[in-house]
Amino acid sequence: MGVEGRRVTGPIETEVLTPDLCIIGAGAAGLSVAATAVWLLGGSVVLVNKEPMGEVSLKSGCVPSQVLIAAAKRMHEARAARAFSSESTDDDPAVDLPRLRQHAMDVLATLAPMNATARYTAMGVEVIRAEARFLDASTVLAGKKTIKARRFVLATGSRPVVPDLPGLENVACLTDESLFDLADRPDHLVVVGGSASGAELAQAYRRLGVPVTLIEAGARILRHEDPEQAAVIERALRREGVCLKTSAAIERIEPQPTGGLVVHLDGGSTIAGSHLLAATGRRTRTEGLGLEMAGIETDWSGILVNRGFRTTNPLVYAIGSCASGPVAHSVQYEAGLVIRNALFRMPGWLGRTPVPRVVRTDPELAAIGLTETEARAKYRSIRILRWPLSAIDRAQIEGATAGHVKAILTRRGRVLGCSITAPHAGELIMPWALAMVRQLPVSDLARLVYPYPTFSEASKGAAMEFRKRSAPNPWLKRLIGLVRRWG
Ligand SMILES: Cc1cc2nc3c(=O)[nH]c(=O)nc-3n(C[C@H](O)[C@H](O)[C@H](O)COP(=O)(O)OP(=O)(O)OC[C@H]3O[C@@H](n4cnc5c(N)ncnc54)[C@H](O)[C@@H]3O)c2cc1C
Ligand SMILES: NC(=O)c1ccc[n+]([C@@H]2O[C@H](COP(=O)([O-])OP(=O)(O)OC[C@H]3O[C@@H](n4cnc5c(N)ncnc54)[C@H](O)[C@@H]3O)[C@@H](O)[C@H]2O)c1
Repeated sequence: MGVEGRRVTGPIETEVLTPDLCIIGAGAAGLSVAATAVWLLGGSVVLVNKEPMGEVSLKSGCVPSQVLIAAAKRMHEARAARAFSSESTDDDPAVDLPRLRQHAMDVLATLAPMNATARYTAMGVEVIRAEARFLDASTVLAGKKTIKARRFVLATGSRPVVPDLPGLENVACLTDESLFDLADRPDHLVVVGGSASGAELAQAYRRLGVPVTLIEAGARILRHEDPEQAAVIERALRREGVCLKTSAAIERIEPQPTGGLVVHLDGGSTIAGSHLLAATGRRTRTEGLGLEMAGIETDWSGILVNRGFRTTNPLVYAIGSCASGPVAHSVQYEAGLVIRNALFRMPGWLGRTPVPRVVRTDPELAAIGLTETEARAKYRSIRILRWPLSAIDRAQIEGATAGHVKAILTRRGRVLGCSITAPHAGELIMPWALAMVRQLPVSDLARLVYPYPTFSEASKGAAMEFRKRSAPNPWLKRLIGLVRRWG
């Protein structure tokens, strides 16, 4: 049934809609919920978004940074190709930032129709462009419409946090949302924060020809990832010329009269830069939503939800980067779980199906399931299998030998987790994901025939290690002895 069929007139000038589901926010998460819900319900879905959908909403997601990373990779490869050029030139290919910005806009324009109002309206979703605000526990006001839905889903996203550092208010601070605001190439970019965003963007800008210093407060970059794999990325960044400062506490930031800034670290050292980029995390966008009117509680990490994404108001769910808790790394998967819980009362929660995550550096770092530390905390005894890319012909052919596969298994060979540093690690992780979901023994991965020469052979190498390091099978030994006797 469509929303139209349930429409009644409200007391004043507002029209009252009574859909099954009202989604607030049309970013990646909200759109995934809307598309799945309308397909299941055949209508009765309202989507409220305060900005125009399509290009505008795409700008706040990961697409712009991925475009920058992809372009930077091309420039890096162009530089590397000079090794085979007959002309000797020291000229560094210079990035033209306005042209790169135009390219990003073109990519967003190509993707926009998939996210546009017209597409969702055609699917049967009632799209309202307005800022949504709760009036009470079961009523939302969106422009001139009052929405009394059976269930609500909040998907209002997050925005970058600019850290509270003395002196920062006196300098211009870039974030992942203002990446393309620069007209000229920075003389020296200082990136603050060495998690996924910081590592990806530091490498990308370096590849665009910008001197880069990356400052991380923690002892290492990519603190959420396996330390061995994070070290591979750290070495790659250093090799490409990113100046890495870990365990670095910023004391203050001082603007320079000629433009630019100086970062003063505890201990007295300084870093002079022309621009500063904050990659220090994101915070939920909840202002103006009237959450207090609906009894929806939040903390520093976002809108509080239980394992099934339900907020402290039983009629309201929250998904995507506005919700508290671990980042799911797949809003499509989260969307399916929210719909199960919200509309069908079928329990579903994160953690049942392992979700891969990927840091888009080069090499990429992909991981799924438990890390070694998590596995050791949970199991008495585990097995660790590793296989280096340097042992793979494809890696030698491509000159991309930094990285390895690291798999974590139970003693009996069940896969608990895997991390890979390699080109396209995000694709290479998938056999391990399948093994985890289907509870396949690692010997099944070892038995597969992998095309030669490919990076995927590193997974076979790691999987084969399980057998190699096990005590030899006594039956096999007897069989070999028998065959020997036959000559
Ligand atoms: C630099 C960067 C790189 C990333 N790279 C990756 C990656 O490689 N892989 C990956 O899986 N994830 C990546 N992520 C994470 C991913 O982008 C987010 O998980 C995802 O965009 C979250 O989507 P969302 O729908 O929750 O929020 P958003 O995309 O921010 O959408 C929120 C929407 O809600 C609307 N809204 C807000 N308030 C209201 C209101 N009151 N009323 C109505 N509408 C409202 C906004 O207008 C907006 O359209 C990256 C994130 C960043 C920042
Ligand atoms: N490839 C991906 O999937 C991808 C890429 C980018 C971002 N994201 C997502 O976007 C969100 C934000 O990512 P993020 O990397 O910006 O944040 P984050 O919260 O993951 O990490 C912030 C980092 O900044 C450091 N930091 C904070 N304040 C600092 C200071 N004053 N000085 C030095 N270091 C400081 C922290 O120690 C931490 O390492 C995350 O949810 C992330 O998963 C995902």
